[in-house]
Amino acid sequence: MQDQLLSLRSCFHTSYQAGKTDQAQGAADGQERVSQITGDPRGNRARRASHRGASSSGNKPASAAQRRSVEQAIKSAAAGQTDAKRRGRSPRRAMKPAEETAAAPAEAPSLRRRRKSASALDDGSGTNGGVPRRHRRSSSAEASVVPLEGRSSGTNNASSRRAGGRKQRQLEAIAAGMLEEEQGHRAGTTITEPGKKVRLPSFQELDSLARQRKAGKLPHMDLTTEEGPRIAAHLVAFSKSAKMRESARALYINNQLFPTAAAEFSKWFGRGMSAELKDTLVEVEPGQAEDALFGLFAPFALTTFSDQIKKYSEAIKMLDLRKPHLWYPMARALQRRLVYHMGPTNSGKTYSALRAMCAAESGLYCGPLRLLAMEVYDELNASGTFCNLITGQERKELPFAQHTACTIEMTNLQKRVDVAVIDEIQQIGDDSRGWAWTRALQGLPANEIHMCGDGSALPLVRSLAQHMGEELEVNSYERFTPLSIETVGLKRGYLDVQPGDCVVAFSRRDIYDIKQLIEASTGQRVCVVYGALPPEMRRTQARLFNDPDSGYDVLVASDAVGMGLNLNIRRIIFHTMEKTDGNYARVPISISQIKQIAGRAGRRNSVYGQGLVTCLNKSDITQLQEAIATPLESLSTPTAGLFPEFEQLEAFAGNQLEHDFHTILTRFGAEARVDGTYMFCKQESVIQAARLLSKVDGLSLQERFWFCMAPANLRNPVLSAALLRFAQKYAAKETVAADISWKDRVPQTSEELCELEAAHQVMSLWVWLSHRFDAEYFPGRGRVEEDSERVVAIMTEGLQQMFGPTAVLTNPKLQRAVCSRFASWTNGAKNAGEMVDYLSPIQPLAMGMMHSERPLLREVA
Ligand SMILES: Nc1ncnc2c1ncn2[C@@H]1O[C@H](COP(=O)(O)OP(=O)(O)OP(=O)(O)O)[C@@H](O)[C@H]1O
Repeated sequence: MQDQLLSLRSCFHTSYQAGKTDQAQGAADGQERVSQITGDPRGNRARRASHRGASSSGNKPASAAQRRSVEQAIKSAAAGQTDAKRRGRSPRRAMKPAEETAAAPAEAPSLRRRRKSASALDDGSGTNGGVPRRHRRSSSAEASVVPLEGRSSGTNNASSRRAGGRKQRQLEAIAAGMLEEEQGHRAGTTITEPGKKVRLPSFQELDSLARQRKAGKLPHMDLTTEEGPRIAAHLVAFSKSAKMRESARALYINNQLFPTAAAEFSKWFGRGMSAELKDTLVEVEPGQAEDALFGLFAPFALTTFSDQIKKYSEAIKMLDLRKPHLWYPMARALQRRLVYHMGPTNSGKTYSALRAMCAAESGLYCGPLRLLAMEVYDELNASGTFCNLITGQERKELPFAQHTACTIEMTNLQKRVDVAVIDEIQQIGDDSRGWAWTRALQGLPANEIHMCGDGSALPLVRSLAQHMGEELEVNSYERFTPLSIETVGLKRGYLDVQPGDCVVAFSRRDIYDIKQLIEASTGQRVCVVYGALPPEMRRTQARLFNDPDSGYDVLVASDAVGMGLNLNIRRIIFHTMEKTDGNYARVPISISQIKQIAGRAGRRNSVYGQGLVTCLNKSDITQLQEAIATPLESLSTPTAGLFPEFEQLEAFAGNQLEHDFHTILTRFGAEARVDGTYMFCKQESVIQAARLLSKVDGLSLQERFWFCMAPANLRNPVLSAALLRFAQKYAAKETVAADISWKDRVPQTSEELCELEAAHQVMSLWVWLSHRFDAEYFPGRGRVEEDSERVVAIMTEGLQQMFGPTAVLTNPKLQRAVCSRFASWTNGAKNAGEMVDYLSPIQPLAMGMMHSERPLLREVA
């Protein structure tokens, strides 16, 4: 038993130590991390793994300190045996096992809270990759499983063998040390009561009694009606103790295993009970014996559940996401120059970074939005620098082009470039997309990396640079034009809107209502920009607004206006200072977002010499003032996002064989180990997609992964139905036709426009998938792209025509209902009755409302 215990402890020590050594070794060995993003062919070897087998779960493993203290407890408990032997303890009375009462209820693994999948700014460029070919679907032998540990501890290279030798020596040293300690007759674990110390017997002593009783060689111990429940209460308290659960995790006994292990421990403990032990436990209160019991529980569990523990400890190694910079040996081999262009919006930082990129022989621009990548692509080509465009949905490659504009998720880490630009670096802290910035910053094989962003990410980037051993140069910028706050708000509400104004609202419905209200009541024409509009349309709308001769003077936009578009805005007007989060709760807009949006006013090269910012409601002005006054430097981005590569998930999935992909993803997220500089990105949209597709059989893990990573807002039933349909067709080895129904006519209402938006998003999803799977299964991309262009054209036309004259609204009650709804948006009107004066110009709006709010109006009327 002692040998068995020792070997398990040694195994625990070794795997824990080796985890640290191997990851560092992985980079030194030059084994490149295979990216699921960049489409490396290795990543495309679809393995149709059958995932059946053992399960494990739990929370993050405990820290090294916890592990050390737990090891100490085990050692102490084991050492206690000799004291007991010397004192000649022996069982005196038989006991009835207390197991019936001691089992703890199984606890569900903790699941991460769901949140909104993609921000309004995320245009869903998503990820890239190669084509998981059908003929590879069954070739599990060539699957590219390159888990971190596997890569670094491979047997076919010298350094790994050296590391193996080192580990062996470590192992022997640890084993020898532990043996020595155990033989050293040291004091056992104690229960401490005020003024009293009690010693428990050793594991071996208890085990020996338990074995003899099990074999019928010794009688069971009788307990009185008082003693039985008292001892059972100790075991119940132990099995329910969060602290014990936490300590058990240090030994790779996870949350799933712990209740079973605790129940078995109770049975074993009951069998091994000595009279002295019984007396001890009866004397102390339940809960006071926890630590001492753990000293017995640990060796019991390590020996009884060795297989599960070993399996889990191996799975844990794949979850080690510490030191991610070592995943990119190609970048680490270069001494890269890092430049941080730091400044507020409209300070010229992107301009400077792009100049450096254009001047270089080869360059890569990595932006947060498709729209931004398109802008750079157009600008560079227009200025004579050939440039490619790579986004989730587009691959436009020009012969001889040495420059590329891409979305950040598409960053190719395999290709050397002279100068790379990473735009909006502060997004590295975004809790769902931040991983893409971390990956680009750490993995880009570029001689120079120019980052643009506000100062909030500077300390974080500085520490990442330190980890990578690279110098960071900081160039600071000031705003070109002043930004002033108009503290009075809009006295007469939207009746006060002037040319050059941009109203920022946070829901599609509000955007269209405000557009109608302004158009109807002021006669000015209004452009709109929001995340769900195709990027081409956002650009067209921005151009119309910027063009003084277009007839469009006002812009109503979502927070999508905060990034990427060059707009000639005179004044930003915040419609509200709150938005709805992913759980439909109203949350205040963040300070950095307020600053980012407000900073859009008064752009250099526009006709306005200064920027103005205000709110519709005067009551919001204080919040605006506070946000603008907050220095960017004080808004620190604390952690950089991380997300596993496909290979890590795949290797982890191999240890989680019983489970669906969404469970694997959830568990990976819950159990991944990251150090304090990083956070594991939330991937609700991916998990949501995995749930949706869980009933679709016949997809390999790689294929399933791609379908789940596809950019689709699954809160929209049209999109989720489309994703499911595409996956089912593909899994059934059928051609995946786009099959998107849409009416080829100019939309007349915002509802019709909304239908076309959804149709366009489905087309976009299909195109995204078609770039990742065999053309054989996704044929006719050209036709879908043509349809998509046609949809954009009629949507654009519809936007221009929409909300023309409509019938007169005659019902006075309805008039008042409409007026009440918009009274707060038209502050000049004191009450709903007065608003009726404005009714004539807002009739079209009222009609729109009649359509969209029929239930409300019916109630009023
Ligand atoms: N040196 C310059 N000469 C001419 N125009 C410039 C110069 N620097 C910047 N600009 C122009 O000023 C505007 C703002 O510059 P830029 O987009 O680089 O600012 P930014 O700080 O990156 O702002 P944002 O964060 O809002 O993107 C752009 O229209 C840009 O073309």
